[in-house]
Amino acid sequence: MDDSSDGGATAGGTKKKPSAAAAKGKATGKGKATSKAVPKAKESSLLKQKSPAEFFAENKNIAGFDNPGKSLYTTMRELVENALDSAESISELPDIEITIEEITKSKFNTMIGLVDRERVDEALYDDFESSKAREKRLAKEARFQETQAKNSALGKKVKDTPAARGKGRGEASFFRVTCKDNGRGMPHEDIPNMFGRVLSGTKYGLRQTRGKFGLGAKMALIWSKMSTGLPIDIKSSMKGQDYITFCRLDIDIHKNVPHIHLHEKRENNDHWHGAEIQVIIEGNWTTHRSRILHYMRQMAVITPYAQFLFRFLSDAAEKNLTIKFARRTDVMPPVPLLTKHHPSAVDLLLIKRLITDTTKPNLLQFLQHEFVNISKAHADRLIGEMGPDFSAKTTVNSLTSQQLVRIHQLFRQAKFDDPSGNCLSPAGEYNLRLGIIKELHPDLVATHASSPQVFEGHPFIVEAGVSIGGKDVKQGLNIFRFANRIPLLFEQGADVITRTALKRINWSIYKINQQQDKIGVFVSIVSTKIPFKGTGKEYIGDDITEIADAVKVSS
Ligand SMILES: Nc1ncnc2c1ncn2[C@@H]1O[C@H](COP(=O)(O)OP(=O)(O)OP(=O)(O)O)[C@@H](O)[C@H]1O
Repeated sequence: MDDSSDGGATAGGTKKKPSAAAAKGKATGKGKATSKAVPKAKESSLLKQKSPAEFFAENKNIAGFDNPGKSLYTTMRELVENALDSAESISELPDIEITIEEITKSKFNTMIGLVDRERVDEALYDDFESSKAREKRLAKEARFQETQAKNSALGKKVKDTPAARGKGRGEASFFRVTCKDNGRGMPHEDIPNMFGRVLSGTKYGLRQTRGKFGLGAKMALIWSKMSTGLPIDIKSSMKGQDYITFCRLDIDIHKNVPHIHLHEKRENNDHWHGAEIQVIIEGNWTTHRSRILHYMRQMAVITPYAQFLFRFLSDAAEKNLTIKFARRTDVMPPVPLLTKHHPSAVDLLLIKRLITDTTKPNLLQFLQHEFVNISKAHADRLIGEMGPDFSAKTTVNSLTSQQLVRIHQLFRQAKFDDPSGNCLSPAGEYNLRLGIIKELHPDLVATHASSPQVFEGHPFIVEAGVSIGGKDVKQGLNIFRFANRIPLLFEQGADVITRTALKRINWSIYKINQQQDKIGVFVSIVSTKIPFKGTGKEYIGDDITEIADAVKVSS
């Protein structure tokens, strides 16, 4: 209620005439009576909320979508990694087709029904060059060419011309990225959430997978929404299904929910199973062509049992590219197994979640069944150690917050056997060696696999290979990094593998010349938890001693 309206109503409801002093106070804003009468400033909360989709749209660089070129690269790799996870989850030898089709601006405009328009006021544009500036640039280029010609005649290194490095922001280029696999496919009803709700996926359990965050495919869609405004197309069928799901959707960024344009079932006469994802985004092939091709080659090294068909299509025929990375073996690593948590790797929040999700009513059964490496006898001893407030029959739902802290503290201090590496699926020395030989044709190759080791309660295995010589291998160290069998191409300098190869290995002991020999170093780490720095999954930090030591020993 507005204070000024009650004008000093009495208990009896009759209105008192305001005194002269009060009236004065009201006018000047002084005195107790008047302060009550002044209207209060409306309290409006400053608190705002952001949906996860909004957060990642605003911070897309942390998911590997730094600029158009990198976004093209990341989109392609997210789709390829999902395709591999999917085929391997049903023990199907992966057969994956990736197509990146360049779409000219004019084609893009036709696609979205926008009429092309000629520039009228040239000076408005970023790439506008006055005639004076043009003269200056051409003169500079001529001088540069002259020096280049001299250098080339003297056998010196020749640099790119300044013009080739590009100027201004240039025009946007658009690409249709399509990835088709022969994997598991997705349930019809789940597809909208899998692609239209950030932080949703099927890979959150404790299992070695390439995917981890429930983010990659959604980021590709968010980027398409940000750069072209176009939805994503998904085609999918699961083994034995007599229909194919067709789904077209985009994402409501503010609500973090899918916005479905089409979601229907069509006949599956060819008994096809798998998925085909298509997205149209802005990208930059010129700057990221080489990264994309390196990624494919490295993926072929670590996945020699897969077949990849990579195509780049453009109206400019000379840019077109078709590369087939053929399958060289039918030996596939085993499907990684879902495992339970190790007691020393859980925090208080996770213990609470496990209690909410468990089907085991009492403490003894809970400890025995929800964790690895706790037998019945061990669980009994642990409960005894917790104190008189705990018994084997204590119902887990009755545990107080203090009791949960007690369990957590005991988990951190007690000794448990290391988790076994049986749930992991390394490439295998045979596959790693085969992959290296098939893609690099070296003169010599040696491989090694470590036994399973542990960091923070998570098992991991390091496999390594070293090659000498080969095709398309430059002099010096050529480092190939893999984590859960995905190639890592960015942030090389800070990565544990690069640092180990460069600083902690004395190559001369092995009579290898680090500067002159063509050395290939291949290190693959698999684990139920890869400690990536950032959601872009680009590098593993150098700060986990167990991993750093194991990488050194294996290399
Ligand atoms: N080609 C595919 N075949 C089958 N399922 C798929 C495919 N692509 C995506 N999915 C499903 O969609 C889910 C979400 O994929 P998304 O790429 O967003 O996240 P993720 O792979 O789980 O994790 P990350 O963000 O680490 O890549 C996956 O967990 C998977 O269940």
